[in-house]
Amino acid sequence: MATVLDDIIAGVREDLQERARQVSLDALKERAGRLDPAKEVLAALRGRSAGVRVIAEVKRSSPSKGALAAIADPAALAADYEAGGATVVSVLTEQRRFGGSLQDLVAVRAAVDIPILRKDFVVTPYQIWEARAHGADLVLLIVAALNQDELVSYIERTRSLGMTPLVEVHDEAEAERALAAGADLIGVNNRNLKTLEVDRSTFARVAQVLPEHVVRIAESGVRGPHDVLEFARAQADAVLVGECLVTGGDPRSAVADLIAAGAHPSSRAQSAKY
Ligand SMILES: O=P(O)(O)OC[C@@H](O)[C@@H](O)c1c[nH]c2ccccc12
Repeated sequence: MATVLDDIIAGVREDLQERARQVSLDALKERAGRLDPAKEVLAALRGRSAGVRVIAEVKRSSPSKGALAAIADPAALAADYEAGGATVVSVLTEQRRFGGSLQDLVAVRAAVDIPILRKDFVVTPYQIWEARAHGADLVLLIVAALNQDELVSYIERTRSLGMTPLVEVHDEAEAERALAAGADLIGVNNRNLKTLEVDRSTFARVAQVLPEHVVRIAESGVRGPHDVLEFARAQADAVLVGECLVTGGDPRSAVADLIAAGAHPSSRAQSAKY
């Protein structure tokens, strides 16, 4: 039986064919060549000693919840995220289920100085070039959507373009595949993309198989500061948050509240002093 992920990817491939007809790979390469190089991000995301970092997402809708927020001005939202202290802005570019686009990526790139993540369902190298040509610094690679050869070569391709691959897993077997492929930034998605069910204990369980040097991100299901504290306790370096930021009304202070909740005791004591 086809899973939700299969359906999403089928749509992504159709949209991709259309874009590839309009913009050649050479044109993307030429466009990428005119941009500033991608920003380094790994060191900034390592938050286990100083406090959990926040990756804040521009997300209009989702297959599980439908419409979340209209987001007429993704650049303004991203600027609020940055002002609130986000380390990275994630931009969902998938159109059919998430309501995003590459134009959102370009708009966000122009609005913030922090690194930006292209969040999509990457199934061809063309999309990695697209990400760079539209200003991305990081690219999401979902293990469940790729075979091992593809995973290895897409990680290499992402790095060869100066970007950082964020490799997403949902269980221990996928985590082993990510590690074998050389991933050093791994996101554990608490949502199963095949069923869309969220289980917040996924991160703590799967993170146990990740070696110390790997930067680990807890993805999906953060409802507020309380959940960030839980992921901090489970040794997350960062959390990736969409829904609760786009539906909350004040994204800037919402990000700041999440960061405050994830501050480790040492840094919390310091900020209390001043
Ligand atoms: O809105 P949430 O529950 O805070 O989740 C954000 C993010 O983790 C989620 O959008 C996501 C994680 N991995 C993905 C892969 C594809 C699309 C979306 C996602």
